[in-house]
Amino acid sequence: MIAIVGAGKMGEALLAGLLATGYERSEVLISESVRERADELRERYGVDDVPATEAARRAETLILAIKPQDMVEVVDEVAATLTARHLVISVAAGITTSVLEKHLAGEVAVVRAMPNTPALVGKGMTAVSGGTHATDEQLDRAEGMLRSVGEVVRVPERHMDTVTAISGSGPAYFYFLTETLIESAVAMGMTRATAQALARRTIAGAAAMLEESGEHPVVLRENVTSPGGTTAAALRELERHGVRTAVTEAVDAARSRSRDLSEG
Ligand SMILES: NC(=O)C1=CN([C@@H]2O[C@H](COP(=O)(O)OP(=O)(O)OC[C@H]3O[C@@H](n4cnc5c(N)ncnc54)[C@H](O)[C@@H]3O)[C@@H](O)[C@H]2O)C=CC1
Ligand SMILES: O=C(O)[C@@H]1CCC=N1
Repeated sequence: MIAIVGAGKMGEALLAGLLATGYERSEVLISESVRERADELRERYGVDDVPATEAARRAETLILAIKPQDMVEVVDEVAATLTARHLVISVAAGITTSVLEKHLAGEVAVVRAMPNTPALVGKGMTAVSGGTHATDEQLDRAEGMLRSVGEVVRVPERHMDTVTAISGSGPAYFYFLTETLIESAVAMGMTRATAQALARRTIAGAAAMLEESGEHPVVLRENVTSPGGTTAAALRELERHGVRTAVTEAVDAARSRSRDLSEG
């Protein structure tokens, strides 16, 4: 039995992904403190919602998907119920396995994971690292579960804040770019529906090219850039406005914020 504690945006993405890829409703529980949200998810997915301590009693795998700031409080609440048979997977940004282990009695296995919301449609990217007591078998179990909602890589925990800044927050960067393309087209007089279709298909097509061709993005960008053409004119403006530096600094800010979150 798997319990997802905190069924917000990420908790739901994991829940939907797990159910869509072979987990039975009877194998997954949620624990969600906002009543309306719990009702909504119970209705949408047909899973049980139980208090966190009951989730810890009934499930051997606990996925903690609450805000980093709430993590210690919830871990303290369930700690007495957890035993060496449990596997705790935290998806919280910034919270280290050592912080979690400090609040868990005994030798409870902890895995820190950083998924992303495309897990909802089976296209997630998750990185995992194991805490002190997590065995290879438990890491394999966590990976197997998360692989059902996308790809999984194992990284040393020191890279987790970078992972958070790249693939955890990353979908938002591409949505921001897509939204900007839509608004630009609308400003030029195109209907919103057409603008959305153009932008959406373009980002999806570009992503598919990256995946399927296996080419470096520089090669793909060069293929779009005809000599003396429109793309070259656009890219010159992006460089003039320092977009490359802005992206680098945005990633740096996300990583710093992830580090700060471990301090509460
Ligand atoms: N949203 C994202 O793209 C990603 C989020 N994460 C991590 O996932 C965690 C959740 O983030 P979001 O889903 O974005 O936030 P959210 O605010 O949408 O979800 C948190 C949920 O936890 C519930 N909650 C709070 N205290 C609780 C408690 N004591 N017991 C049960 N439920 C409780 C809230 O009512 C809410 O529904 C964070 O730690 C975040 O760092 C990780 C990767 C990506
Ligand atoms: O914004 C956040 O803090 C979370 C972590 C990665 C994506 N969303």
